[in-house]
Amino acid sequence: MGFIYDWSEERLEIQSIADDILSKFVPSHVNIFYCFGGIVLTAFIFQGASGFALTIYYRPTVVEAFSSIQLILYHVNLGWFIRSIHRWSSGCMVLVLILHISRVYLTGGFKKPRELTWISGVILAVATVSFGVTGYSLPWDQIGYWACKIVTAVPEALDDLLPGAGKLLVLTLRGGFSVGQTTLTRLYSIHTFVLPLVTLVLLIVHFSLLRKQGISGPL
Ligand code: HEM
Ligand code: HEM
Repeated sequence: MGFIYDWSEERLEIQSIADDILSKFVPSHVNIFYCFGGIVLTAFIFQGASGFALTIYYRPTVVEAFSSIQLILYHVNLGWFIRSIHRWSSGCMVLVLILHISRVYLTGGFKKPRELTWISGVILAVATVSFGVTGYSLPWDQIGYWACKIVTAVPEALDDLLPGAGKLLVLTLRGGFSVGQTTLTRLYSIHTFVLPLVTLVLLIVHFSLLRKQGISGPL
């Protein structure tokens, strides 16, 4: 055992990492409300794992999306369970995120020097909502289809301010004049590739800042 410890210590200096972690203590003013951030992270990990499992059977085409969901629900082993985890945990993530933002706001956790943590959080909140909006239409059922039609039409209102800009944005979101296969492909690639990547980078920033500055003081 000692040999393995000495061997890895000489190469990786793991002891200094352990010392760093073990030398930090949780201040006494930290209570249960400071757990919300960790719960959001847990929900996100559940989302990543269950979402990855869903990609194995889900088919992002307008013809097959809905029937692939039926397949997941009624034929794939534990498919109903994995899909339910994805659905329920997405709701929990948004709910606890609101609680986390409220805790940070009410305890003044956003004040100097934690402005950058707050800003990275704001972008994380936008990413989380975008996950919800893009995921909602993926089953391509009636509610998902019409939600997509409405949501992608919203930027058209920009035309009143900047003529042409709104239409261009709608075209970019939909990949055409109407909602169709190009739209579903975009939603799928944003939901399963772009947003997970953006969120991971932001989480690294959020947690590095937390690690560097520690938790904010008592009220
Ligand atoms: C995916 C979303 C997010 C995750 C996983 C996350 C995670 C965390 C964790 C684990 C903490 C440590 C303390 C605690 O849990 O209360 C924290 C602190 C913090 N978070 Fe978040 N967070 C997220 C989103 C946000 C959002 C949306 C905001 C603000 C708009 C935000 C602002 C902050 C700030 C300012 C702190 C430092 C608070 C202090 O030192 O008291 N976070 N976050
Ligand atoms: C991180 C990686 C993720 C992957 C790979 C992923 C993958 C998927 C897939 C393949 C679907 C279609 C299957 C279905 O509709 O049941 C889906 C749906 C969905 N996703 Fe995700 N997802 C991820 C993260 C998230 C996150 C973080 C949220 C929310 C905050 C979310 C919210 C949703 C919602 C609301 C649906 C619709 C669920 C339903 O119709 O029952 N996803 N996701």
